[in-house]
Amino acid sequence: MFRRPDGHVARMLTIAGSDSGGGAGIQADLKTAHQFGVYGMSVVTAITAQNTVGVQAVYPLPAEIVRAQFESVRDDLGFDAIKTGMLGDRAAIHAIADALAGVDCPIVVDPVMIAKGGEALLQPDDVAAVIERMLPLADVATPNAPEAERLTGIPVRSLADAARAAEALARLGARYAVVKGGHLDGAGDLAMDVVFHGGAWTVFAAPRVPSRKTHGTGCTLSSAIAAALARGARPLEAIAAAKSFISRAIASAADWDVGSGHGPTDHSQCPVFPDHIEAGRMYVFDGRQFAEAALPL
Ligand SMILES: Nc1ncnc2c1ncn2[C@@H]1O[C@H](COP(=O)(O)OP(=O)(O)OP(=O)(O)O)[C@@H](O)[C@H]1O
Ligand SMILES: Cc1ncc(CO)c(N)n1
Repeated sequence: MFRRPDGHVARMLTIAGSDSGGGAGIQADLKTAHQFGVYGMSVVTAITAQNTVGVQAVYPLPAEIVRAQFESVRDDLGFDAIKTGMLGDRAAIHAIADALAGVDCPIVVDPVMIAKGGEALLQPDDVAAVIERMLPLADVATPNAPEAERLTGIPVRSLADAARAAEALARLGARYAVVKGGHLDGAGDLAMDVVFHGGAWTVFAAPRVPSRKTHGTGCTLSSAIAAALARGARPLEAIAAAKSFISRAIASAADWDVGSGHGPTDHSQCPVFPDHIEAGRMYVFDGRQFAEAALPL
């Protein structure tokens, strides 16, 4: 396990739903934390009966047990970074936001709304609670294109749209707003994620793998960012390391036979931490290292 400068083991908490299929949610988050050398803990908000074909059932847990899990880990183990994913119902969202208002470590908010197969993981009426309660807490927010569209009202079809939506998310309170490009049509051969912070955009890109094995890519990216932050990485370095991890995880699972639908990614990868990342540039990860390029915006 990775030790922080003061000698203590780096710790990450995920507050998310359980994916029985093991590719997304809590299961993906804990596997990812482990690969970053970070001790992982979990607060389960909802149980899903899910596989690579779809979501068969969703069972949100009562706010009281969500709060109790959080207090158990906070009062004994502590954490160096927190990631939130699927949040359950509105009462749970309020309980989580109240609990997070009192923590002093970085928080990554992945505003999970719909599964790859189109099933709702957040009730549409609860989107307002995510905007009002969760985005202002986010050191890093990581919506995909449809989620960014729903949160900001800006249609997100291109990299330029994603850049505008990221800026709007920063106005809603996210310190670093990452709009993921997995769903962007016409983005060419690269899967590009755009980050807005402090008036500048930074883009992280990697070759787009022609694969359906992308179940849980969003969960994996956000927990990888949180795990890197738990190690003490700075936000842009953490996002870059996460991009290297998810790119390798997707590429390595492309020929897997796990499940017959949108299969999981290969979490047994090692992240690459870049030496130096500057805001306002593009960084392309080729599977081994990052190369710098001009910002395509
Ligand atoms: N085919 C692909 N090849 C390479 N990278 C990809 C591919 N699809 C997605 N990515 C990358 O994976 C990460 C997650 O993006 P994506 O937009 O798929 O998230 P998501 O929709 O929230 O995922 P999920 O809902 O399955 O958890 C981003 O860094 C994105 O660029
Ligand atoms: C539990 C859970 N969280 C998030 C996602 C989004 O990938 C999913 N499919 N399942």
